[in-house]
Amino acid sequence: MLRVAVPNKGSLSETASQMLSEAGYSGRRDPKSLYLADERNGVEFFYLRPRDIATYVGSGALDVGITGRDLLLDSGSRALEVAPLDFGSSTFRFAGPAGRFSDLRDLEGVRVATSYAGLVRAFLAEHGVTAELVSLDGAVESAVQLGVADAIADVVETGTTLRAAGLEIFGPVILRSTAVLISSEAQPAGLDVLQRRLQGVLVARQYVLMDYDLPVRLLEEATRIAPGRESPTVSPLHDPEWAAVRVMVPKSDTNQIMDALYDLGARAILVSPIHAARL
Ligand SMILES: Nc1ncnc2c1ncn2[C@@H]1O[C@H](COP(=O)(O)OP(=O)(O)OP(=O)(O)O)[C@@H](O)[C@H]1O
Ligand SMILES: O=P(O)(O)OC[C@H]1O[C@H](OP(=O)(O)OP(=O)(O)O)[C@H](O)[C@@H]1O
Ligand SMILES: [Mg+2]
Repeated sequence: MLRVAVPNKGSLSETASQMLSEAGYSGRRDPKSLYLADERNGVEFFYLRPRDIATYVGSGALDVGITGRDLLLDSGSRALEVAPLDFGSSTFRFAGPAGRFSDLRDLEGVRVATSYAGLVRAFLAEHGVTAELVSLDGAVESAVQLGVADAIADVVETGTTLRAAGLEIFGPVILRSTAVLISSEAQPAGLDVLQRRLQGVLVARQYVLMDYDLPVRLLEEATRIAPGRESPTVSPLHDPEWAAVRVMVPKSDTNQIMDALYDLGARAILVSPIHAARL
């Protein structure tokens, strides 16, 4: 059985469980359960703190896991990043009182609060800056107002939490993070199936199917507008001068592509969702 670590709480937990459910795996009924055996799919799920997942997987106690790239790097674990999962995206940034800092060098000798000490220590060392790290568990944005630090380094998504604390971002991007699939070694048995299933969920979320009718002579030009993953499926229509075309397109581009195909001469353009995919 493949042993999989899943976040039991926090920002990544709900979406990770939802993705696994869409990928056909059983989910826990009780949000407090820490373990679930999905015999039918040959997988055991261990619900763990996202911060601990890289440690379990890196040690080989578990085969694969879902966690944040920032948490993986912060842990210093040997676990490998297998694939991004397209949720839980954020940047990891320095911030300080508005106007006080403008450059990474300004951190020399000051106190920086963070709950990602490993990540920040490595970044500062790489850039030759010596600062005093203040390790906190969370709600790091309050550390400056409360006087335990001069600056912070933390996860930023919309920036709302920073602004509310009177802080502003400065210096380089420390890291661009996202939820990732990680593994204990290059290819544990069973990882390929899990990875294909999760990729299928991402494709189903990111793409739609577009069907349209088109004069055959315009096929080449239409294919340039919507090339599909490999190539569009083209079926004959009763009228030999027309063809029916089916193609996958990125969901976010749907309306631009429909407009361009219509302008070209396509008609009966229909869009439908993809429920599951295996590419
Ligand atoms: N606002 C956010 N937007 C996107 N990703 C986020 C956000 N907050 C945290 N994350 C990501 O979630 C992961 C942190 O997991 P964690 O369980 O600590 O989440 P959390 O929301 O901080 O939980 P908690 O604060 O309840 O402990 C990291 O990979 C981090 O980048
Ligand atoms: O840029 P924003 O959209 O405001 O989001 C970023 C905030 O979200 C997370 O906080 P969380 O709620 O997880 O609390 P925590 O700091 O205690 O982990 C993160 O630690 C930041 O504080
Ligand atoms: Mg948090």
